[in-house]
Amino acid sequence: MQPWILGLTGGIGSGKSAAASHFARLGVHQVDADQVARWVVEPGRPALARIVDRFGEAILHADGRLDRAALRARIFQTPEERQWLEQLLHPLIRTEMRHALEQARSPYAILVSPLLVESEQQRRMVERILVIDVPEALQLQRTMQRDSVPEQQVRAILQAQAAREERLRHAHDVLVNDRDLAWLHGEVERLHELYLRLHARPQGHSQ
Ligand SMILES: CC(C)(COP(=O)(O)OP(=O)(O)OC[C@H]1O[C@@H](n2cnc3c(N)ncnc32)[C@H](O)[C@@H]1O)[C@@H](O)C(=O)NCCC(=O)NCCS
Ligand SMILES: Nc1ncnc2c1ncn2[C@@H]1O[C@H](COP(=O)(O)OP(=O)(O)OP(=O)(O)O)[C@@H](O)[C@H]1O
Repeated sequence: MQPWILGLTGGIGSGKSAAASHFARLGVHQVDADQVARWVVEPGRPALARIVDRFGEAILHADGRLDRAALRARIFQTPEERQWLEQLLHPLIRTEMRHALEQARSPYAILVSPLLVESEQQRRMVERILVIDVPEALQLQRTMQRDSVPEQQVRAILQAQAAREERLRHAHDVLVNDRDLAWLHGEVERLHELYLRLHARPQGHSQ
């Protein structure tokens, strides 16, 4: 039987990956939109050629791989460039994600995506939404520490994402990630117990 799908979302640097990796330790199968987004632009894939047509060879590293920092700078500076890239990549990403979710065999599976609330098509792929929520100041601080990117670029990425209130409007569950990692892990374990109970099917009563 196919497992039900939990959507795990949150803004940049909210702690999606940190939460997701703890769910993985608990044995929950997951598909990560950011990882899929990397896969569809691997060298030799058609989407990478389209990106080079649009942005020129300078968007590649010397070894032919996509220069992600360069593309990030371009698309978050110019909304039309971002929309163009999303129109190219999002259908490919969705197809790969659907396929990967079909392989899931845990009691439930997780789709980790930063743009779940923004994309109606992605929302339709999940049955329940968990939002990882943090105050914006902490989001900025953690992202800048992790990625060494300028504050102005993180702010531009935040601008391209749903506002915190909008994301919370779609949430069935909210994990406020404003304490340490031990707290985050404890909350993940509590939610995992809930998710196992929620969709537990009665057993042994077939007639
Ligand atoms: C711009 C790119 C090359 C930057 O790559 P980089 O390795 O630096 O970042 P990574 O892919 O790990 O994304 C980091 C975070 O940036 C944010 N982000 C990425 N793309 C977008 C977007 N289109 N809109 C808003 N936020 C985004 C998310 O919070 C994401 O978790 C890359 O993010 C990309 O290809 N984006 C377009 C595809 C996309 O929309 N991916 C999001 C998942 S569907
Ligand atoms: N509770 C926490 N305490 C301390 N650091 C944390 C906590 N949660 C996450 N972090 C750190 O904050 C940074 C951002 O977290 P993470 O990478 O999980 O966010 P994300 O939502 O997956 O980001 P992105 O959207 O960019 O992929 C990481 O360096 C992570 O280790």
